[in-house]
Amino acid sequence: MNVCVVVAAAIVVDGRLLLAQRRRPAALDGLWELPGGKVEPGETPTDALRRELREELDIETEAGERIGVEVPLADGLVLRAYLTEIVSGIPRALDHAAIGWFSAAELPAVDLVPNDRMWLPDLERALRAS
Ligand SMILES: Nc1nc2c([nH]c(=O)n2[C@H]2C[C@H](O)[C@@H](COP(=O)(O)OP(=O)(O)OP(=O)(O)O)O2)c(=O)[nH]1
Repeated sequence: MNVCVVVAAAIVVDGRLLLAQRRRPAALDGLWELPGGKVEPGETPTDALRRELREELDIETEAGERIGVEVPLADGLVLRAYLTEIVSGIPRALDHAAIGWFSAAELPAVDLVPNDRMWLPDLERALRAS
């Protein structure tokens, strides 16, 4: 089975992390995630991230270093996060229910999708270092 990669962006601006609130599937409705999506055939992971962020948030971005461990998901998917910079644009929710900006102190109380909880210490560290 081919492993399909899901890429997700950790975007930190002024000490706050951008999170996006999912609408679907029902099990994840209302939960917050790092924006991103599946790498499509022929794409590199960072190309996919750039495309997803353009489609979902209307921003141009540049992926940097990986952050956190790679998380195995169901159905042969693996989830991977990258620290990502906004090159241009102001993020707005084109596909999600909402976007929000969260400080390190606020992050533990956010209803994150379960798979992303593993990244909490890494995300808090990145926020405190910013
Ligand atoms: N984008 C994103 N997906 C995540 C995160 N955590 C997590 O478990 N997932 C899961 C949810 C989905 O099963 C899968 C990615 O789905 P998606 O719906 O974002 O991807 P996509 O836009 O390419 O999907 P599709 O609707 O075109 O099938 O990864 C996360 O932080 N960001």
